[in-house]
Amino acid sequence: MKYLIIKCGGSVFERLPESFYKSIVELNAGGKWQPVLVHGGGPLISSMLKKLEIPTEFVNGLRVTSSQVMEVVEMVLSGSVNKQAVGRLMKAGGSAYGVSGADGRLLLAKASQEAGGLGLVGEVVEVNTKLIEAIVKTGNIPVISPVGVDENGQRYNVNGDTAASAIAGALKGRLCFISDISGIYTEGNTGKRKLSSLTKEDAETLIEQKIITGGMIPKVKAAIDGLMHKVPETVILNGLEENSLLDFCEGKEIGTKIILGGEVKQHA
Ligand SMILES: Nc1ncnc2c1ncn2[C@@H]1O[C@H](COP(=O)(O)OP(=O)(O)O)[C@@H](O)[C@H]1O
Ligand SMILES: CC(=O)N[C@@H](CCC(=O)OP(=O)(O)O)C(=O)O
Repeated sequence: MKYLIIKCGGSVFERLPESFYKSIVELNAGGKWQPVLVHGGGPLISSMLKKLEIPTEFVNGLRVTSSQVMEVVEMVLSGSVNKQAVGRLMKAGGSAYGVSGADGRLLLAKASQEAGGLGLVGEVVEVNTKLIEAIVKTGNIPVISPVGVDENGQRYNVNGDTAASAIAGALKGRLCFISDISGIYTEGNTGKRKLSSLTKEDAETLIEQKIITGGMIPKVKAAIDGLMHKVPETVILNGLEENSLLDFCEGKEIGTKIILGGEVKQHA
């Protein structure tokens, strides 16, 4: 049984077809894969902040998080989105257990070291894999919201891609980023071109050239970080493409695979 960490982006969450959730349920029933769902919800957080007239700002794809913003982040991610995802898996015939990363220290976190002062943005220090394994033992698909917590109970806003990568590393599982785009695109002489794979060096260059921008920056950084911490395989897939997840699990070439370049060694 191999762990498959499926990160559903907020960009696509509300538009994912029922067949997508059925794929997850099918994989779970098949016995070869153990899916673990991690979700984002960035656009839903932004629209709730707008309704509440709280301004919001991103730096390199990460939301600057004051304590007022954090309250809304937690409400949207651990309340609304998490329970919607559980409901959709149930509707697809599965059984799911939704949990916030703050519950049971699932995602032990600390303030992010990213420069620029992002407030309560967190990075994951440790993943409570025992808790995930316990949920799996009950026959449920774990559904995790990317909220972290420190030893004092302070909650942090962890980017969904970062959280998924840390969870995949801890479980040594494969990682699929489900987004609204079929992979990473570059701008060339012949127009837009989709990359079938991307190395760490390519990623650094494309970020510098501003070809990889916005929410794709934390996704690519998280993918590389995961590969350096025991994640065997990472891919970006379009959740709106029929059977994209099943095709990946069957070993078909799909989406953009993130790989480490030749000279970069995986950590022991
Ligand atoms: N080079 C690139 N190739 C593909 N998408 C990119 C690129 N640079 C930026 N993006 C943007 O990244 C978006 C996906 O990131 P994001 O909206 O944060 O997704 P999610 O909510 O799924 O995590 C795409 O919809 C696209 O607009
Ligand atoms: C620190 C940070 O940026 N956190 C994200 C958490 C949600 C998320 O990651 O959502 P997507 O997967 O839809 O981008 C945010 O506040 O939007």
